[in-house]
Amino acid sequence: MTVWNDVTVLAMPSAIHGAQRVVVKVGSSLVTNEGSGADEAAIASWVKQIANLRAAGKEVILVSSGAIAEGMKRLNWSKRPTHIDELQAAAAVGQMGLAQVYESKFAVFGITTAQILLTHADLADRTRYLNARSALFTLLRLGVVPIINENDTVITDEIKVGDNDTLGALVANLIEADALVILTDQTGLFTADPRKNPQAELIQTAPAGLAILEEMAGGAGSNIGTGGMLTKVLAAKRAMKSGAHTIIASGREINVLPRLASGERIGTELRADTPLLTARQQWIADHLQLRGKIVLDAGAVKAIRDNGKSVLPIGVVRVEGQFMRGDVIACVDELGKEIARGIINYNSPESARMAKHTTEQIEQLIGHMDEAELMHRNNMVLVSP
Ligand SMILES: Nc1ncnc2c1ncn2[C@@H]1O[C@H](COP(=O)(O)OP(=O)(O)O)[C@@H](O)[C@H]1O
Ligand SMILES: N[C@@H](CCC(=O)OP(=O)(O)O)C(=O)O
Repeated sequence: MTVWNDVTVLAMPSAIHGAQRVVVKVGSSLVTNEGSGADEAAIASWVKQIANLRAAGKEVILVSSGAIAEGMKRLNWSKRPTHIDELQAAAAVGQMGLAQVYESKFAVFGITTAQILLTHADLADRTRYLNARSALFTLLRLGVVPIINENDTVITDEIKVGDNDTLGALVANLIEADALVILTDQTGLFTADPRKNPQAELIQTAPAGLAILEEMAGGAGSNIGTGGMLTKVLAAKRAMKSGAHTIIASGREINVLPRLASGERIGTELRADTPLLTARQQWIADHLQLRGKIVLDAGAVKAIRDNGKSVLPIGVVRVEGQFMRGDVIACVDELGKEIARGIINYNSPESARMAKHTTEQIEQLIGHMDEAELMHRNNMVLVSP
């Protein structure tokens, strides 16, 4: 008896059936036909399917990989470069090609497209996050299909999302999508990498966030894709936080999107069954890179995790990193395990000075007191174990 493939769920229509707003992500190996250049026929087929969903009244946002693979093709590079500047150059060249193909294929259906290139920094800054969100909502209202990729040409490791499965989930969170469909080169998530283990079985449905899924998912099986199945499973866990269900299916399956929309079950459905975070908590949870850490003693960990309390200076053992008031930082236990993350009310030197002291001593220690808490409960999210 497995904890997935729940027969009651399998008897229900797919999660896309009732979804109003859907993020569709297509991976590099699919878009570029294993690296041999933008696969115009395949792209035309997904575009037609998206036009079909639009005609059925759904809003669709596309996240497309393939810029680096397409750039390599255009530059006649047979091996993926390792230097960041060459990867950035390939992405810049390839993105032009992708945009051209998508625009021309959508034009056949009279659909206008918009290109949006994002970095993690765009989503980590509250103002830029809200700007991206309102621009996307406006585009959807105007009937445009936004086509998103990571802005690979300007990224460094610090501002990198790193893979488009994660980017797709961040976009699903950003616009509160009902579903994230990840189209890839396998028919779904298997109990092990099917390229290596022919006995592997397809998981048809499971709750997103189920820990065992992360053990089953391996890295990319080809040298074209980036994250493999693990980033897809983690993306489903992330998408779940804003209530989006995730489907992992083959992009080569005929008419996969309209068939899913009609309720048919194809590939793997990872369901979002957990309570939703508020929009503000969602933004906090979306941070991939945090500015610093506060290390909490056991009493503070218990108060935060089990009793829903704010972080007070008295429970802080140590402060790590350089941060400003308003930055998102991690709260970790004394073994370094992340317990929660949230918006800090004091900068790092002030936080360090008030560690292990009572709230009454704050003013005396740093010369002023803005808030009694170092991190308020309303500005925090617990990190699931
Ligand atoms: N448990 C698994 N189930 C299915 N595929 C897996 C699994 N573990 C690893 N993989 C590999 O993940 C690959 C898909 O990821 P990736 O190459 O990054 O695709 P994409 O470019 O679509 O993001 C598959 O081709 C497969 O070899
Ligand atoms: N942004 C990169 C793709 C990164 C990526 O995640 O690729 P993939 O794992 O194939 O979806 C590009 O356009 O080449």
